[in-house]
Order: sequence, then structure tokens, then C-alpha cells
Amino acid sequence: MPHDEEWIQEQKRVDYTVGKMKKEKEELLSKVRAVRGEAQEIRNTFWEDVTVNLDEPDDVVETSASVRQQAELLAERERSYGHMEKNVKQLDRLIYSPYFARVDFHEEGETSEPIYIGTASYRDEDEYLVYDWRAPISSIYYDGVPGPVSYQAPDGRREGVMDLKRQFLIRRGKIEAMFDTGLSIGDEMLQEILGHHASTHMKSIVATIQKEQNRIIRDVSSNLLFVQGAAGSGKTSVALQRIAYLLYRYRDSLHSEQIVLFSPNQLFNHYVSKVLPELGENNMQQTTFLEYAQARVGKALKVESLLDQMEESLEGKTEHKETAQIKGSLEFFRAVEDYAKKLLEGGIIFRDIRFKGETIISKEDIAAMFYAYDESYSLPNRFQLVSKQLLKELERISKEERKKPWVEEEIELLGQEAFLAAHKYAERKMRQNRDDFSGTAYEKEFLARKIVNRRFSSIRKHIKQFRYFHIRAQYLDFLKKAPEFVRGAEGPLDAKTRAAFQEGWLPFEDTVPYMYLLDLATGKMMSSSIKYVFIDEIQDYSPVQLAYLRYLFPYSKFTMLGDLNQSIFGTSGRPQMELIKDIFGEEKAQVVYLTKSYRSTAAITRFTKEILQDGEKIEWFDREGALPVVAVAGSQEEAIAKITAYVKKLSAESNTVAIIGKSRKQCEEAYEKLREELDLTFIEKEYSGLPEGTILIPSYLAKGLEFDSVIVLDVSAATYHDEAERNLLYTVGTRAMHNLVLVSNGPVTPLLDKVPEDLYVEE
Ligand SMILES: Nc1ncnc2c1ncn2[C@@H]1O[C@H](COP(=O)(O)OP(=O)(O)OP(=O)(O)O)[C@@H](O)[C@H]1O
Repeated sequence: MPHDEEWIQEQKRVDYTVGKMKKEKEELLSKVRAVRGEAQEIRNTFWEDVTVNLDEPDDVVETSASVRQQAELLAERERSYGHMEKNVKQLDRLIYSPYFARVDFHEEGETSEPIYIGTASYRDEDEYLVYDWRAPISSIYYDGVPGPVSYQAPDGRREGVMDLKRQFLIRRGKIEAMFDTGLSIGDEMLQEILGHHASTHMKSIVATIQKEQNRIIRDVSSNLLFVQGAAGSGKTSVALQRIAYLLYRYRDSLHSEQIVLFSPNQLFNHYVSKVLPELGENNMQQTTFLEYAQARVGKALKVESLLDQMEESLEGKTEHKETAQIKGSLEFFRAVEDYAKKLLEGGIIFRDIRFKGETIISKEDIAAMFYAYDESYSLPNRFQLVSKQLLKELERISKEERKKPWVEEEIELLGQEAFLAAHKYAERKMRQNRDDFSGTAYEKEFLARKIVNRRFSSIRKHIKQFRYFHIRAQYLDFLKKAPEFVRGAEGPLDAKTRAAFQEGWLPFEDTVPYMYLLDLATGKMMSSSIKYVFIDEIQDYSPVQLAYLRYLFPYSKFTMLGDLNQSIFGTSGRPQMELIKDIFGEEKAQVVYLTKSYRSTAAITRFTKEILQDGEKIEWFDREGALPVVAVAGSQEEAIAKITAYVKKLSAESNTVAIIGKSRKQCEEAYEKLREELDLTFIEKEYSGLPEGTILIPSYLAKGLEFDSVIVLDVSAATYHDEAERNLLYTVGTRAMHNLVLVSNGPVTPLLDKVPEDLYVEE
């Protein structure tokens, strides 16, 4: 079809812009080559250009200055090389697709100017050929429709009129689609984008950010932003775009390492890891609560993951549920504080410091040192001081130790190198002391010190890390005494924990109280340089976890994203927002709701919202697609046959088909049968990446992810029977973008009773 004049003119502008970019890239590349050559040259001649002389102390100083100078020269070249490489990559992205929108804007009395918006700005001399999507003026594209608009510029609010709003789909420098729009962000563009297939990595939504999403992305006034949004409403996408926005807005003062994103699991981390690099930004720090906890607790105890705990609860093992609930409450968190306060006066449990099977500093001596300090000294302060004292004491002991027979025995086992070094040392000493006779004594002294130091180094580390504090015993002591501090905690709280410690693991529900006690005693670990904390899937955080995060990051701004309907603990109890306001303070807290689901077709969203008790507020995006299918089988063989047939059918039109089971155990059972018929990957653990094709995955690992087609493994009443599993079923169903099939082995779960019959087909 021939293009109209407008299209031709726009393509000419694309050609012009891309032409400029290509030219700049060529120039940059030749500079890159030159700098790379220089860096290589420095590396090749590094040792020729430094003067190495280690004979006298003065020479050593000179040599090290010379090495440092060369190293700095090299580092400077490598930095500028890295910087240029980054620019080249950005130009590559722009050359592929220079922009996605144009808005024409004028202020009163001025002529209308076209503003082109892309993923990064591009300037030719003084003229902006492309504006960054995060530039102040770009916000009118996301917020407004043609007509009067305003935006926040650095020097105040600007009023004006938007005369045109146009969207482009440009690939490889060619306009593939172009829409003029009167609505907010044109549905046509969104239709086009949402109609695509799923991928194993999350995509950026920069060209089609919606007005309500834009408000979250650009919010800079809230200290706590709480986003409650329906499944697929773009919470995670918005979080990542917001990070990109903040990095741009505060580019002189904010670095990606000062932002941390807590995500539900490693699989999810992997899934979102490409969004920021694709926008030309470095990734923020990404972690999971488990990863943080494991680093804090140390290798000696394996921290139980929420996923492991969920697996148990989904398999019906719930005997410790009540204790877990008490340990997850805010009261329990406060109880740790009360207990820690008492420790100021006495009661800390220490361990003996031992060497070669013998106590060298006893726990009683350590306690005496610790409690010799005035009560006004905080616990962490005292630990610091005691460690210093202990290190001194260790030094004294090590001198004694050097005289012992075992040292002599070990000296004999030392290699040639050590003796040579000892010889050199002895020579120097003799020169210094004008002493010609004590060579052997000096050599022995040197070697004995070396041996003892080596053997004592782990004790030194032990002391520096306060491992003489018997945290496990202390924590068990706290659990025993906790009923004094916590209402309703009558039963024994330590039984499961005690047994777990013996087996070398830390139960999930004990993780926060344990870490908090450790922190209150010895000081916390997290650096205070974090300015922004993002927490995704916030609905799955217990009150103690929230309180602990506040404690860890007292000066940071928080963005929390979640969906109570996807909560794995069910929706009972106090509303999470109230609790959060209690913990974080109401001041500058903002709650934003996202109600429209973009992930799924209208048919799927209409179906899944009916699974919920109160899903009325969820809206769907008008994208066509087949009705969900509920397929009932009379036996397990028949269910497997049905799943196999659906996978074969759906794979033809999908990149990804996910068969989602309730628990890992349920998936394992199905896997044995399905693998005979299908080529599929079983995602058992969070550490595996996400492949294309057909996968089998337990419900809680599929959180936050999406697939072209979803087949729910078994929606029978036997599998989903508990009211508390309603949210889980909703979470599973809402992973589907284009097709949803629910297979049931036997009668269908009553959790689907409320879904009107015209919203699905039964097969
Ligand atoms: N403005 C938008 N433009 C284009 N695509 C969008 C937009 N908003 C959301 N999407 C798409 O919708 C899908 C769901 O987004 P996302 O995963 O961020 O939602 P979520 O709210 O975190 O979902 P869930 O809670 O179900 O995990 C993604 O494919 C995302 O690209």
C-alpha cells in the first residue's frame, strides 16, 4: 500500500536522524579504537615504564609511586574506553529505533514545535533531534491528549497546547506503523504491543506507559509509595521504569548501586534483568529476602526459604502454623527489642575461644570483659570494644604459643621459600642491630611467628566477626522467655527451632527474629548508602519482615508493589497498608491503585476476576482472544492425555506454554508421565533460568512471570479445596497472556463455582 505524504515526510526525518547518528557512531568508533590502542600500549610497556627497585625502603616507596602512576594512567584510559563503548551501544539502539512518539507543543504566543521522544536523547549541535522519555517535556505524551496540557519543568510548571500526538513503531530505521491519537496513549499501539508473544525476559513498556502508571514512575515527593495493583496491571514494569526515571532525574547524585530491588526469587530476578540495560541504564542491586538472610546468618545455618515452607503448607503440613504466625507478628519483633534491652544488664551467652582443643579465653572471661563496660554503652559498641580487647589478648597468647613444641615440629615441615624469607629477615635484623651472631635465633623467631600467625588467623577472624557470641543459644533462650513478652505465646516456641539448629538449618519464621537479635547485639550489616528500596510482591511479606526492612534502611525511600489477591497467606488479618503505615509512618506515604490488567486477553481477565470474592474493581484491556477452557477428565491417564493434546495444539501458536501445578510434589508426579509424551522442562528450583518452549512449574515459582499459554495442571476439588487457595488459583490463572486451559481430574474445585458459564467453554 503506498504511504501518504505525511508518512513519507516522517520517514525522511527518521532517515535524516539515523544518518546523523550513524555518522556520530563512526567518529566514536575511531576514537574507541584509538583509546583501546593506547590502553593496550600502556599494558604492553607497563613494566618498562616503571622503575622497579626494592633494595632500600626509599626505593620501595618510589617504586610503588611509579607503579601507581602507570596504573592510574591505564585506569583512566579504560574508563574513557568503557564510557565510549556505552555511548556506542546507546547509538546502536537509537539507530535501530530512534524514537517512538512525536508531540507538537506550543506555549501561548509561540509556534508549535515537534518534539520526538525516544529511549534516550540525541542532540545534533544545539538541536534536540530526540528527547529522552524521562525529560520533563516528555511527560505530556504520557499524561495528555491533544489540547491544553502542562508539565513540570525544572523552573516551574509550564502551560501550553499539544497540537498533535503521534506514535511510531520503528524497526531497523523503518517506520512500520504510525498512529495519530486523540485518546490517552492510543489503544492501537498498545494492542499491537500486547498482542506479541511472551518472552523469557521482561520487556520495557516505555512507548506505551499509561497515565496512571506514569504518575507512579515520576513520583518524587513520596517517601513511601505503595502500589496495589491487579495481576498484570504493570506493577513490576512500572517499578523498573521508575528506577530508570530516578537514575535519569538524579543522574548527578544517584547511582544504580544505591537502589535495591527485593524480588520474590532468583527466577524472577533473571526474568527482569534485561529491562534496565535495554534502556541504557545499569541494573540496580537485586536481591531476595532469602539471599540477604543467608548472607547475614552465615554458612553454618541454612536458611529455609519461603518457597520450601510453602511447599510444606501446600502439601498439608501445617502443624507449626500457629507458632509461625506468632513469630511473624509485629509484637514478636518488639519482643526481640525488649529482650535485647535486658541484655544490657546481663545474660549474654558467649562461647569459649578454643585452640587445638583447648580453651584459650573462657566464656566467663569474655562475659567479665563485656559487662565491665558501663551500661550506657550499647551492645554493638561493647562488642567492638571486647573484640579489640580479645585481639590484644590473642596477641599475648600467640607470643606464648610460639615457644611451644608443636611450633618447632611444624617449622620442619615448611618449604624452601619460607626458609629463604627467614634468612633474609635474619640478615636485615642483624644489620639493623649490628649483631653478627643471632642469625639462627632471628630465623626461628620469624618462622615461629609465621606458623602461629597462620594458625591464629581464623581465630582472629572469628573474633572480628563476633563469633564468640553464642547467637543460637541466645536465640533459643529468647524463645524460651518470649511468652513473658508476647501475649498469646503460651506454648513452647523453641521446640522446632531447637531441632532445626541441630540439623543445621533455620526455619523461615525464625529468620527475622534471629537476624534482628544478632543485629541488635552486634550491629547491622546493610550499608546505609541505599537511597531507594523497591519491594515487589509485598503482599507476601510478614509484619516482622516489613519492620525489619524499615530497621535496615531507616533513611531510604520505599516503593512497594503488590496485590493482596495474590497473597500466599490469604487475605485475612489487618489490611497490610495499615500495618505499613504503622511501621513506616504516615508522613509522605502515598497509596496508588492500578486496576487495569494489560497482560491477558479480555476473555482471560474476565474469567480470572470471577475466581476472586471481590474482584469487581479489576478492569480488562480490550484485547481479543479465545475463551478459557475447563477440561474435565475422568482419570489421571485421561487428564495427562488432555494436557498433552493441549500442549501440542498451543505450542503451534505460542513461544511459551507453561503447565502450572500447585506444589512441586504435584509437578514431580505429573512430570514422570508427561516427559514420555512431551519435550518439556521442569522448573523445580528458583535457580534455573527460564527457557522457551514448554515448561512445568509449581505455582509459587510462577509468581510475577507470564506465558503465552497456561495449562493449569489440576483444578479438581481434590487439589484446590481450601478457601485459602483461592488466591493461588487466581495467581496461576493470571499468568496467561493469550490462552488459558484448566484441566481437572474429577469434579472441578468449588472455587470456580462463581464463574458464570458464558465466560468459559467446557470440554
Ligand atoms: N503500559 C504498558 N504498555 C505495554 N505493556 C504493558 C503496560 N503495562 C503493563 N504491560 C504488560 O503487561 C504485562 C504485565 O506487567 P507486569 O508483569 O509488570 O504486571 P504485574 O502487575 O507486576 O503483574 P503480576 O502482579 O501479575 O505479576 C507485561 O507483559 C507488561 O509488559
